Amino acid sequence: MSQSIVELKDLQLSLVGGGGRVNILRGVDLEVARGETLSIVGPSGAGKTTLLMAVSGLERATAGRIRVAGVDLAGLDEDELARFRREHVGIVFQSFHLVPTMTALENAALPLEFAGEQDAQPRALEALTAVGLQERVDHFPGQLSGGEQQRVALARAFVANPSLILADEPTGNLDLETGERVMDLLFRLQAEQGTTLILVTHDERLSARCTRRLQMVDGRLLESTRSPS
Ligand SMILES: Nc1ncnc2c1ncn2[C@@H]1O[C@H](COP(=O)(O)OP(=O)(O)OP(=O)(O)O)[C@@H](O)[C@H]1O
Repeated sequence: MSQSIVELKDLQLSLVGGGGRVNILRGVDLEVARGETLSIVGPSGAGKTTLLMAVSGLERATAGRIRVAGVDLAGLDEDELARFRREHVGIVFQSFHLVPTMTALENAALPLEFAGEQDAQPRALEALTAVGLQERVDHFPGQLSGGEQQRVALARAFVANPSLILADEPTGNLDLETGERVMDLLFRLQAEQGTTLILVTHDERLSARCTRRLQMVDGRLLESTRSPS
């Protein structure tokens, strides 16, 4: 088995919008080792979110090679991509993306329910307990604070023990202190499960917690040295 969980070679992604074709990813080369924590920083509009979408199979690359967890994503149809995500990837978004009509427990159980797991609810309870929300399992997202909602999202991302977690500005909607606590949890779960983490962030301190940092500029990845803190 390959040591790299993510292998991108000259990955390109363009989208056609009202203003014509936009080349968003312009030849991305990347190898991420299993268990590594990688941060991607860079200016707004550089293509960071789009890169995460491509790695999760939510956006299709236009050209280039994309292998994640040993799976060649270009060869998969939509159903196969959905199965790939269920089996290998957990995603944490800036705006939480919880289902508002479902309780915390139901939200956290979703990946397991989709996978047809019999023990979805007890495992979701375990995941919510790991993020300190065992008292809030029957609450709906609207009854939870932003930090609590993001902790439910963390429970959901980790519940199926994915090999890869993709986090897109996970503290972007949280105050500093709440964001710190959410990130402590994210890194604790990552370390406990040995999960690979790719983190897109504007926050230098978060980026500094990762073992490697890359910069995305104009649709390409560059090695990046840490700015002095
Ligand atoms: N569906 C789309 N159609 C056309 N252009 C798009 C689409 N989605 C994204 N873009 C453009 O692609 C570029 C990269 O967007 P992306 O969200 O990946 O950047 P980003 O680096 O994550 O930015 P930010 O830090 O602001 O979140 C932007 O110029 C954006 O406007």
